[in-house]
Amino acid sequence: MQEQLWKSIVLVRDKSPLVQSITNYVVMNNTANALLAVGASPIMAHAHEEMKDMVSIVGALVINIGTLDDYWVKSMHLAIAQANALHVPWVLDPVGAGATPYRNEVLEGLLQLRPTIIRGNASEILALASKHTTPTKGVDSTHRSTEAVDAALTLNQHFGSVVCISGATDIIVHKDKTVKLSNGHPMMARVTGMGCTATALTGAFVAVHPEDPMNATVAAMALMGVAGELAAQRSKGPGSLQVNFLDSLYTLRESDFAERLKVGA
Ligand SMILES: Nc1ncnc2c1ncn2[C@@H]1O[C@H](COP(=O)(O)OP(=O)(O)O)[C@@H](O)[C@H]1O
Ligand SMILES: Cc1ncsc1CCOP(=O)(O)O
Ligand SMILES: [Mg+2]
Repeated sequence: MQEQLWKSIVLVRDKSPLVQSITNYVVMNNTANALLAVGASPIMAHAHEEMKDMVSIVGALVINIGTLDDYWVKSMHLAIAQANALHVPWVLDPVGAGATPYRNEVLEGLLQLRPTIIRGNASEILALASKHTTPTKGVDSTHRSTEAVDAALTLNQHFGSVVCISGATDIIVHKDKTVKLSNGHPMMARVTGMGCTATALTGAFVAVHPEDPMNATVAAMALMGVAGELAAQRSKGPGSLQVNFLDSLYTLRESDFAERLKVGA
């Protein structure tokens, strides 16, 4: 599996897919830089007038509800309609699912459009699958990823989406397949936008593997984890981790990836 995952990393570097994000103000810069560091090409856009044309030229669409408002929700619906019409894969990051009724209502509408992939932390996945009866704190998780596996399976069954629960162990589920990745570092949760970055990178990987969103998600999360732990080794705290993480994404070599990857079923 490790060789197959490395091939996906090389494919993103070689093909440089264009990835559109409708994402939050907090992470726009971080996620654009992470996409560039892995070799992909980011574009952040949400004007209603260009949604149809923009989605027509991208390899994948990332929908992140972090700093929602009604104008952007309409942008999301316009973009997803075109993505679904053209079979462009799209990835949902349900940031803060469960935190407010508005967020929950918007997410209900987005789920009906059947995301190709959903990537959230454990609390967000639990909230989504329980129709938001699981209380959440905000954008950070108060649950472990292992607690959200049944929730992920429910979402997969209802909407057909590959579901990734991130955390100390990243768990990716699709139909009867489950993959667990135990890379990364706890300090990653102390940098804002690391989850959003995972989602954005998943967009880049599914753009080069539209036929295999499960493999795309595993490859993106494996890269996040290995680059994150390499960067944490060189960092005194979250400030330097943010910068070192971009460098690790850019410089990662096959030998480091192979040595460190911790993958299981
Ligand atoms: N305790 C941890 N140990 C190792 N990696 C972690 C840990 N917490 C988060 N990560 C990693 O940080 C990234 C963001 O995950 P997470 O913090 O769950 O997302 P979010 O920012 O959306 O809450 C993922 O790549 C995940 O694997
Ligand atoms: C803090 C915050 N508030 C709204 S969006 C956002 C960023 C969340 O990013 P992540 O879930 O990747 O930590
Ligand atoms: Mg998040």
